[in-house]
Amino acid sequence: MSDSSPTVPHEGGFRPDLDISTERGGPHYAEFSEQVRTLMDKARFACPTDELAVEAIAVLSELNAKLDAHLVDEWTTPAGTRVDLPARGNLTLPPYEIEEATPEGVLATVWFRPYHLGGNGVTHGGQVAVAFDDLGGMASLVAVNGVCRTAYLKVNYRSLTPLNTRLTIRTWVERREGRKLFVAGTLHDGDRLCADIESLFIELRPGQA
Ligand SMILES: CCCCC/C=C\C/C=C\C/C=C\C/C=C\CCCC(=O)SCCNC(=O)CCNC(=O)[C@H](O)C(C)(C)COP(=O)(O)OP(=O)(O)OC[C@H]1O[C@@H](n2cnc3c(N)ncnc32)[C@H](O)[C@@H]1OP(=O)(O)O
Repeated sequence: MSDSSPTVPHEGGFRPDLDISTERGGPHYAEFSEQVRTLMDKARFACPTDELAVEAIAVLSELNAKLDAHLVDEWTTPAGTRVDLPARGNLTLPPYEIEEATPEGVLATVWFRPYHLGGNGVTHGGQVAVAFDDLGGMASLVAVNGVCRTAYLKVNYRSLTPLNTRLTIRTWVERREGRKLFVAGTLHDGDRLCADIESLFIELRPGQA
């Protein structure tokens, strides 16, 4: 199925017993995922001849039709649940690798690819926010051992964020007031601060979507 409707009973919008697997999608899923990201890099910068565009349309539509026969729901798709892959295998996220995730905070390496271009050779600000949203969510999740949703996320862009560079991203719960988690974060290129955040995540009640 192509939407996110649940197929088995669950508690609210999230599964308390989410089945995390590093096997899902098979032994070549990592390379499949990498090829899709590479396709996006190429698509961002390619200016194909019309002949090549027509050829690409044929190849991609044939492949999309094959994949149509293998769609599953969001709880069983490898993308988002393959914790052994960058950004849990979620292709919509900038790739990152977790170095440390404890109740004290999350430390990760993130890198923005050519397809994350904003303009003039550097990363799109929205992509920086996506990285902070996911890793702010993770810092909250680890701190309270429960899923949280972003109420607000303010990004301060302090200097340009380069593409194709391994960057250090940190997120941590600075303060907690009941279900409210005030999360801070920083993104560094070496010693240089690229961005920081002020954000609020709300711990979901049991059964809450
Ligand atoms: C998702 C992962 C699934 C897969 C997992 C796989 C593997 C697991 C491993 C790792 C997972 C890692 C990371 C997590 C991943 C992703 C994180 C991304 C998270 C998101 O990307 S999520 C999408 C964007 N997000 C929304 O789509 C939210 C829409 N919204 C709502 O759903 C509600 O709005 C909600 C729930 C936020 C609150 O609603 P509610 O009814 O529960 O609570 P209520 O309104 O009572 O607010 C309680 C107190 O917060 C104050 N408050 C609320 N909002 C405020 C604001 N904006 N400013 C200032 N204060 C605010 C109130 O004033 C009150 O304060 P007080 O108690 O003091 O009066």
